[in-house]
Amino acid sequence: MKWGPLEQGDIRDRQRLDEVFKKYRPDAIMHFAALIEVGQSTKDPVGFYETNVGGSLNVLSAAMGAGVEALVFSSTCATYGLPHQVPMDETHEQEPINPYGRTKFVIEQAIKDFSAYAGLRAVMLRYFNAAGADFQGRIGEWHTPETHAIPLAIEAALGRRQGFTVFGSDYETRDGTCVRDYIHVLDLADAHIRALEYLLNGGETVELNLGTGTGTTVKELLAAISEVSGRAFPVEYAERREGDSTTLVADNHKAQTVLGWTPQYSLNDIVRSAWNWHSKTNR
Ligand SMILES: O=c1ccn([C@@H]2O[C@H](COP(=O)(O)OP(=O)(O)O[C@H]3O[C@H](CO)[C@H](O)[C@H](O)[C@H]3O)[C@@H](O)[C@H]2O)c(=O)[nH]1
Repeated sequence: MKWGPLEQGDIRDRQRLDEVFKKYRPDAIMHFAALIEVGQSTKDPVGFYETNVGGSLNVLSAAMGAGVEALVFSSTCATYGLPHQVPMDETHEQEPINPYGRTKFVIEQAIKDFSAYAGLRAVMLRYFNAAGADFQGRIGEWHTPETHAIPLAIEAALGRRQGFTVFGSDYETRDGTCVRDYIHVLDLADAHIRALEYLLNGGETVELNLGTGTGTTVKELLAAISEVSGRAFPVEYAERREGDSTTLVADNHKAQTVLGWTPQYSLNDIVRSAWNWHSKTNR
């Protein structure tokens, strides 16, 4: 079997995946993720739709034509939009407020229709804020251009950027800044393996939140980064960023029940692993 990006992934999860594939048919399942990341979606909505919707439909139809019958899809909490209640469970209204969330919502609907009428079975994993790095420092988070809070703040702490700009301080939250549920990538990887096993054991189509259930404000995040790094860095406040929801925090009980999954890593683990990776990596 040829491995894609997972080749560089965490060894423990790679071994677990190998075991899953040995046990089951490797040709009838697949996983695909966002083809373009968030952050730029309001700047290039056409590109976003072409890639996330057009690209995903091409991949889906080719896969189904080739006999794929089970699928793990990387969806997002951005499909929820503004919070009607916190934490959000999977029955929360899906009213996305940015093109990124809307493209993912469209694909979720397509997958539901393909499940109802074309025999597909899928786990749609709604990631909250994927973050953190491999603890051995081998792989970490790196986007071009960088738009994500944790890498940007760490780069500010490392002196590679002038400082960090907080987008909005007048939200209705405990300190006026946005609340997010940061979830370690290793916890996400673990959930993916469990999702594959669920599908290979005949599991039906389901959508699952992947978050910790704990919300962190941008100010709290910056404090955690200063503490872990031992470095202060300049912080300035600006207008709200277009398309940002006030608060996105997961109710993860359904994932716990369906997959037997419980996140293992804390915000401190996320920041520590990310700090370690960025400090060692020259970009
Ligand atoms: O320079 C920055 C960058 C971010 N933020 C704030 O930090 C929080 C986190 O922002 P990120 O850009 O790191 O993450 P998002 O919440 O925008 O996006 C993440 O969550 C989305 C769902 O909302 C998608 O799933 C996406 O893939 C994932 O990266 C937000 O409140 C944002 O306003 C700042 O204040 N300044």
